[in-house]
Amino acid sequence: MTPGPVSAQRGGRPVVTFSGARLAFGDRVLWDGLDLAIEPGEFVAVLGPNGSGKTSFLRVLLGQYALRSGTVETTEAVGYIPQQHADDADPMAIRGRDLVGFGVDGNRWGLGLRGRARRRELVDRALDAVDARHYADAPLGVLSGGEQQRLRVAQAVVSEPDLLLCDEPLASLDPTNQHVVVDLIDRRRREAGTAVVFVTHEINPILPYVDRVLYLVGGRFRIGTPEQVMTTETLSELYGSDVEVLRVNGRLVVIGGEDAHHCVAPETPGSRPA
Ligand SMILES: Nc1ncnc2c1ncn2[C@@H]1O[C@H](COP(=O)(O)OP(=O)(O)OP(=O)(O)O)[C@@H](O)[C@H]1O
Repeated sequence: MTPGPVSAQRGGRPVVTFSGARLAFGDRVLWDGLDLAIEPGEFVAVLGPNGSGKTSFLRVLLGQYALRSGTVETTEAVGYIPQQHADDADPMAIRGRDLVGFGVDGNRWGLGLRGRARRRELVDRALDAVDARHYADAPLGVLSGGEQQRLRVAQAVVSEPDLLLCDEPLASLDPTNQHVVVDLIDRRRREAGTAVVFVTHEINPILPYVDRVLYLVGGRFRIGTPEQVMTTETLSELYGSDVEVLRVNGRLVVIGGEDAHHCVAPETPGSRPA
């Protein structure tokens, strides 16, 4: 289903380059010695148990957290899909169209007539890309989780980013809406070569799209293709305990490890494996 990274064809420079990067809060080291270049069009999944540093990784890319040592360089054109319900705005006071507009110009409303027309054109195009024009004038608060998440994708891509940062954008969506949202993100990647960094607890909904996994556990990490990282041997080594990775009907099931509860058994949505 995935066309894979387009970096080779585009010959583009990396949109993210970490060199010898270390992130720590006080004595707590989240990762150290991180060398990672993310190419245009690459889809990188960031996985790991609660508190392993996934959101902090995005915050470094957003320029909100400084590295303790090493360097990170990123493209300036960054789009961001936050966790659901992370918006500051009152959901009954803003419309979907307003949310998408914030992606064009933040909260600047003092645009001239020309600016307003251009803004509307960009917003309408982004709304069409996620098929949300028909509910864009309703208050955000009356929309379903899936509808809201489509608007957040539109907000993130309206500024034409080279890099799209996604913080658990599928959380609390049903499988159908998960598929719709991942597909919208992947379409942006395929059509515009936008690199995607996707933080998630559950790899299965995005597995067909993922080029590389960054797996964080307790101050350590592994980077590689899903086939390299999501193995019994690699995860057992990373967790420092017995972890078993099974492939069943194209889905990955991780048994053991601190995050075993994040994995949904195949064919039994909603169940909680041991
Ligand atoms: N600004 C900060 N100051 C101090 N500690 C922080 C700060 N931001 C994050 N941390 C700590 O760093 C660790 C990693 O947090 P982070 O939110 O990145 O984890 P996560 O992998 O996204 O977790 P979850 O899966 O629960 O969302 C946590 O222990 C958190 O308390």
